[in-house]
Amino acid sequence: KPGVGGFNGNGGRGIFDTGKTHFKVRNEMDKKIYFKDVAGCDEAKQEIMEFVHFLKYPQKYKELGAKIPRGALLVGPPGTGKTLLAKATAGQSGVPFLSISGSDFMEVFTGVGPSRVRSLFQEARQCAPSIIFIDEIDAIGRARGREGMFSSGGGERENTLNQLLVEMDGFGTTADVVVLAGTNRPDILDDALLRPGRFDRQISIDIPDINGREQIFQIYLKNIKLDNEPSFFSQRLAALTPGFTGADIANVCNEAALIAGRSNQAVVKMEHFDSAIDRIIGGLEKRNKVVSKIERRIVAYHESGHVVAGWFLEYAEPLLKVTIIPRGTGALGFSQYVPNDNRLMTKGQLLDMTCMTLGGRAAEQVLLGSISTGAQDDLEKVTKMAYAQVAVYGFSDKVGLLSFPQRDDGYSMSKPYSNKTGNLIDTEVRELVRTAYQRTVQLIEEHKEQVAEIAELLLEKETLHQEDMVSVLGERPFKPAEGTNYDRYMHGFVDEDEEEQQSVG
Ligand SMILES: Nc1ncnc2c1ncn2[C@@H]1O[C@H](COP(=O)(O)OP(=O)(O)OP(=O)(O)O)[C@@H](O)[C@H]1O
Ligand SMILES: [Zn+2]
Repeated sequence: KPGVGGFNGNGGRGIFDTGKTHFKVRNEMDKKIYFKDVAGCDEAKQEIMEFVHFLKYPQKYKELGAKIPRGALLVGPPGTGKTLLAKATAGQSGVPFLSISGSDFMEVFTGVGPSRVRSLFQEARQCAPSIIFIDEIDAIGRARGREGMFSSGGGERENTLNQLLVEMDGFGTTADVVVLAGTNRPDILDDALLRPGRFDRQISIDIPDINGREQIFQIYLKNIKLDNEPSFFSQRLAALTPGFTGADIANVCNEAALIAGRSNQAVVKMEHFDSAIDRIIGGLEKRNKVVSKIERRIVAYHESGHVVAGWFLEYAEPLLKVTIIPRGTGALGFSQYVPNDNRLMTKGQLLDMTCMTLGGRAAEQVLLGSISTGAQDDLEKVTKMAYAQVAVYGFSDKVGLLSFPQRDDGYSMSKPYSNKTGNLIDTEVRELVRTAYQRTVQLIEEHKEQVAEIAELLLEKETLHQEDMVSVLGERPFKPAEGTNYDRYMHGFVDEDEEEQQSVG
């Protein structure tokens, strides 16, 4: 049976060898961290503020009959400050912080994982209100039955996961323990973990943009003796380090000081930072994380195409935010729009969404004169949307008012139909996408200058918000559809807690 740790012939570790159980619960109340120590992820801070509130005033919520949310997943690439933010949440709320890493569980013996989980939660309950942080939760939280071919310890991991689920449910409504967990792969987590009452909230922490990097540099430059004003450095360094995480930046600052020391300098100069950055870029290149100038430009124009298409298509949901900062998941650009499966959509809306999704490819073609592989994800979405329009929602006159249930992959239909109908569906889907693309290209051509302007602004600022878009494109000519994200955004949701808003900084 797998799961009997260390007894499967690797390294000759015997079954009685209690060797590598480096499991520890860390209770770090001594060095307190606050929100001000976490730079450049204001949105994540804003979202996690909810938990600070609960932990500070549990009584207030209980009197109202509100159930305290149990947990949240902090989602983002390594080194973006997930652990730091969790610690800061504890610091800000003035509660104990207990942390553990999912990978610590992978080394332990049968039966130890679950009992560690039990004692972790016990300790947290004893010092409640408190925060538990589980780093790398994917190590224990992978979907059950999706064991990798080479991983051992499946049974043990599953038991540990089950125990975690039991503990999270077993709180009842009284214990004021918040469980935060960090991961880069929310997609592989067991569904059971994401259910209400468990990790039902996701807070994403992205790689910082140029402003974020400047703020993070400011934090770490404080401890360094420089030959010029810190702001002189932070601005320049932020511009030189696209794609760097907070951990990379902390690393650059330390490395620069080491280099200066090695060359017997009394102060750290720009040249030292230059060498430090070169060194760290070397490491990032190996991990394939550096985006070339040419790639950046393609991504900027591509994303700009989505922005402009969304802006000038009446029924599309325009983007609230767009960025060219690579995300950990491998996608280059990122456009925040959330098509809501459950919402009733009109034919017009679906068509406009299709065109908006094609906006990236269209902008590449029209403005750069060549196309890239970057639209794959978009085309996948478009294909699914088009199939749905033709074969599920009955929008195609030729196919008629028939609806064939979609298979899980979204591409083909599970109900049997004749080959003739199958061919007709294919033809209609192709025709729909072709017409939509034509329409999109035309739209992008009409707004060519604006697409270029947005793209250049993206290259400069890396992330654009609504205000930046208005400054280039003017007010959106259409009223936001009611109930959409855009609508909510335009009418604003205001956080009641002014005081805490400010401490987000
Ligand atoms: N936004 C930030 N502001 C300030 N420092 C940061 C930030 N992000 C990362 N750091 C620095 O990088 C270090 C590592 O970050 P942290 O461990 O929080 O990242 P993480 O997202 O939890 O990574 P991992 O997934 O690898 O555990 C922090 O201790 C801190 O020094
Ligand atoms: Zn795209």
